[in-house]
Amino acid sequence: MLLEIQNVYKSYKKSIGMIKKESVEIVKGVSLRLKEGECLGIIGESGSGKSTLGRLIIGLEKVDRGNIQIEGIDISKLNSTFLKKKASVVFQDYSSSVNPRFRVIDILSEPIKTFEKLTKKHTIKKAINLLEKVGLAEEYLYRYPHQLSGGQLQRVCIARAIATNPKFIVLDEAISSLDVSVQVQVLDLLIELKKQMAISYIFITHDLTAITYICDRVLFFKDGLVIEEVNAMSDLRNVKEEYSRTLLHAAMMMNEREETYEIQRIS
Ligand SMILES: Nc1ncnc2c1ncn2[C@@H]1O[C@H](COP(=O)(O)OP(=O)(O)OP(=O)(O)O)[C@@H](O)[C@H]1O
Repeated sequence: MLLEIQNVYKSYKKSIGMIKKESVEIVKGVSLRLKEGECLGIIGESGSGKSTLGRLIIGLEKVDRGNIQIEGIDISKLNSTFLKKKASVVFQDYSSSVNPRFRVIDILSEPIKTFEKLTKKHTIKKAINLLEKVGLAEEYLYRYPHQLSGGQLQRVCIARAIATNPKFIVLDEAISSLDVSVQVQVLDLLIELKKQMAISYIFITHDLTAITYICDRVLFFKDGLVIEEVNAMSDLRNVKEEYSRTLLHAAMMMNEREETYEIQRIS
């Protein structure tokens, strides 16, 4: 199994008044599996703990209990460089996830240099190749983040995420800040990269429409727990939990209103 999460818990300390601190459990015993080449959607309301789970998966934070294994190895036993080679992340806030003083070539050189000893010429060649993969021309190589549109900058973030040839990418609300038409373009790009590079995705969102567009399976996340799992997108209409039905209904209403991109795999 590419990724296996078993009974994972995570809490944070929350201030109560001026002095006291109390531990609040955010992730409350989550288990999931991600297969090779699969896109697993995680949907849930704001504050349900989706991003916390995402940070645990890529090793940005440590679990309190339970374990996370990538290809059968507990991530607590992997060094951070090795972990970065296996898993990348793309966040919602593309502008703060890059250094504003770095040009695109610098942003892309960072992960390349971590894993490969390349000459400057070959690093540039690889960066151009990465830009091509995400649909950006070579001319963008020497631009600064503020000289790019949101969609272009998120493409650069995706190029950075695939630079290490990872096994999977955690996409945490990766399209939520983009205009709807640009969202579709980025989703199409992700689908294409998944095919080309055999990458898996964990697609974290509160937008079920996007999930139906790109995911193979979906987990409904509520209050730190997976409350329902849909293993075939054609079964989405048959969700049992009221919470899942509410999210489904909201997505369909939005879809009808905007008529932008259809819920493709719901028949
Ligand atoms: N480092 C932290 N320290 C303390 N509390 C935190 C920390 N990170 C997250 N939390 C709290 O954990 C809860 C879950 O946050 P999280 O970002 O994981 O939810 P989410 O489902 O991703 O929400 P959203 O969809 O709004 O991003 C929130 O109440 C948040 O305030």
